[in-house]
This record gives sequence, structure tokens and C-alpha cells, in this order.
Amino acid sequence: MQTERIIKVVVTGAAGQIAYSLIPMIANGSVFGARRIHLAMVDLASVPPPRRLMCDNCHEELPPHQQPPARSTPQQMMEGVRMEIVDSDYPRVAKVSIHGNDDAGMSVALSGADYVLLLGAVPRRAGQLRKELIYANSKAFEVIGRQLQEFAPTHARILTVGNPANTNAWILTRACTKIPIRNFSCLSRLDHNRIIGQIMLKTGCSNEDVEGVMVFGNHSDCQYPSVAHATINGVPIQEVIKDDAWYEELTPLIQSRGKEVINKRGLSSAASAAKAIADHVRDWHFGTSGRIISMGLPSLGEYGVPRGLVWSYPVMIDETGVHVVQGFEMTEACVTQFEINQVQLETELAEAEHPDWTNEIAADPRFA
Ligand SMILES: NC(=O)C1=CN([C@@H]2O[C@H](COP(=O)(O)OP(=O)(O)OC[C@H]3O[C@@H](n4cnc5c(N)ncnc54)[C@H](O)[C@@H]3O)[C@@H](O)[C@H]2O)C=CC1
Ligand SMILES: O=C(O)CCC(=O)C(=O)O
Repeated sequence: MQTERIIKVVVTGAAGQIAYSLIPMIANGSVFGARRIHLAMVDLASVPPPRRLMCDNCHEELPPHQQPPARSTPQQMMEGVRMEIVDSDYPRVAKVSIHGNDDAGMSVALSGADYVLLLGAVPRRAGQLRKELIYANSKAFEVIGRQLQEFAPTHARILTVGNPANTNAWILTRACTKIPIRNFSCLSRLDHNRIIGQIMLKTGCSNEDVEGVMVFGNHSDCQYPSVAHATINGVPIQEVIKDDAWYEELTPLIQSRGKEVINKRGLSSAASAAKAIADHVRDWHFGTSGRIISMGLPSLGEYGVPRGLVWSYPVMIDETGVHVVQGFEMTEACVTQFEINQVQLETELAEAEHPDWTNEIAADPRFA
């Protein structure tokens, strides 16, 4: 009997909260169907020891029973997740492995990888400026980009989820030049799904009834969600939803949805982010069967976006690859929103210490 090749899926940030929702979806067949998978989990190889509490009066370390309880390390967390995967006896999981994010770990994790899902990122600390976060993550993603260049096969498909997702993907494309440019993507599917969720809430339709929703630009509070070409059961949305206030409120609602979830949960979206990652990867693997989805991709100049910027576009995927759906009219409002997103992404690249990004792209033969 001929057996199909096992798909190797690398998940970084595997000790984190999104991964805890995502891994069961990968393991239960929601992403790769009947194909068997090797799940390679990666998280920080080492973490600094927790800060010890001191006595305010004597300035000596408090005794152990007054110290906060010890927290599991990322490597211990992943061991626990691996135990749960085993205990769930998923029929499609051929192998689970655990790795640190240093070169020793990543060389093994990335070897033979088919999909590399980069959830791990430096989290924002209280009081930290956004530009400090961007700088810290750009340095972390420079390392990951170099590791992809050294250890990953050229067919690997790479998704950045960790924020700032678009700029992190851009950093990877600079450090990893051997992998085709359209094998890099960033997650904007959560924003896309959020729009569909609002349409379902408003009309009572199913997500399968909705077509033509699009997200353009950066995964940030500047993103440009559009329902201008959306249909519900084939009928233009404007003929189904006749409520001007709903359309006016939709854009800021989608732009601020992540922040609103953090305000309520005290943690960022995880279950919905995992669902969006599963949708993104499943569609990348199997194709979209003529449907439009949103995906962040290095621009090849579509819709006038400068080449190289990682931009969310409407795309269709078939056996020949990922294709940006072109030809939608650029209204005045659209042009303004595109300019806002471009300025924000250029600012992020400057904060990541890539102010001369256009020269870097001009020198990259993948954009010739
Ligand atoms: N693009 C999108 O639509 C969304 C993006 N996000 C982003 O996804 C990321 C992950 O979110 P959560 O799982 O909630 O965070 P989390 O804090 O629960 O987990 C992150 C994990 O990544 C690990 N990590 C950090 N740097 C790493 C590195 N260089 N290599 C490997 N592992 C590393 C940490 O140790 C931690 O275990 C965050 O940056 C978050 O802002 C979250 C929701 C939606
Ligand atoms: O908004 C954030 O900073 C993290 C979560 C996120 O990207 C989202 O929920 O869309």
C-alpha cells in the first residue's frame, strides 16, 4: 500500500494561548483533512528566572512561601500540550515534537517543514511604546528569517501571526531570500471573518452565504475592511442590508475589534485567531474553489501598492498558486485608506530600522 507523505507543520509560540486553540484543529483534520501530520512545536528555549520579591523593610528576599507560585516554562507548557495531544488519540497525528527557538531547536524543527506558522512574538509590556515593540519583534524576526534561510526547505509556506504581523512578514522576506516571495503571508483572515460575523449577526444568514468580503492593508487599527462588493446568497449586500448606520459603524468596529476583545477578556483574541489561522492554512493547502478570501501578501504592485510591502488583499487560491483578485474599482475613499495604510507600514519599517526599504526591494530579484 502506498502511503501519502506526512505534512510537517511547525507552530511557534506553541506554549501560548492561540496555539492551545489551534493545535487541536490541526490535529483533528480541520486543516489538512485526512492527511497525517507531524506537529513540530517551538517556543522560547530559555526564559529568565522570575523576579524574586523583596521585603520592603529589610530589603532582603522574602521567604519561599511569600513568593508568587513558580510558573511553568514554555518548554514545560509544550510538554503538557504534547501529553494532551496523546491523550486525545487524534487519528491524523503521526508525530509530535518539541523544540527551542535557538538554532539547535530550529534546525530540527524547520528541516522538511511544509508549513511554518509563526505565532510566537515578543508580547507588549505595560507602558511600552508601539515602536519599541516593533523594534523588539523586528530583531526576533530577523533571527527567524535567518533560520528559515538556513534550515527550511524552499517549498515551505510561511505565515506570520505574531504582531505586527505585516511588518514581521516583511522582515522575514529580507532575511530569507531563497524561498519564493509568494510563499510568505501574514494573517488578515481574522479581520475578514470578523466582517462575515457581523453580516451573519445582522441578517441571520450563514457564513457560506456570504461572498466578496475584503480586507486591505495592514493588520492594525488602520486596516480597510470593505463590503462594497459583498453578496449574500448572490444578492448585493446593499439590497439586503439597507441601514446606513450599520455600514458607517462597520469599519471602526472591525478596526478596533481586537482591542475590544482585550478590554473584555484581559487577553487578546485566541479562539477566533486560531479559527482564522486554520481557515487561512486550509485554503492555502486545498484552494478556495473560486471564493475570495483575505490574505496578507508581499505586494507585486497590485492596486498600486509599492512592491514588497506586505498588504492584505482579496485573493483566490488554486493549484497554480495564490492570485490577488484584481479589477475592483479604486474609489476616492479607497485611495485615501490605502494612503493611510501605506504611511503606517512605512513608519513601521522605519521603526524596524529599514528606512531604505524601497532600495532593498529593488535589489531583490524575486520582485523583478
Ligand atoms: N494577526 C492576527 O490576526 C492576530 C495576531 N495575534 C498575535 O499573535 C501573537 C500570539 O498571541 P498569543 O498566543 O495570544 O500570545 P501568548 O503570549 O499567549 O503566546 C505567545 C508565545 O510565544 C512565545 N514566543 C515569544 N517569542 C518567541 C519566539 N521568538 N519564538 C518562539 N516562541 C516565542 C512565548 O513564549 C509565548 O509562549 C501575539 O503577537 C498577538 O498579538 C493575536 C491575535 C490575532
Ligand atoms: O490587537 C492586538 O494587539 C492583538 C490581537 C489582534 O491582533 C487581534 O485581535 O486582531
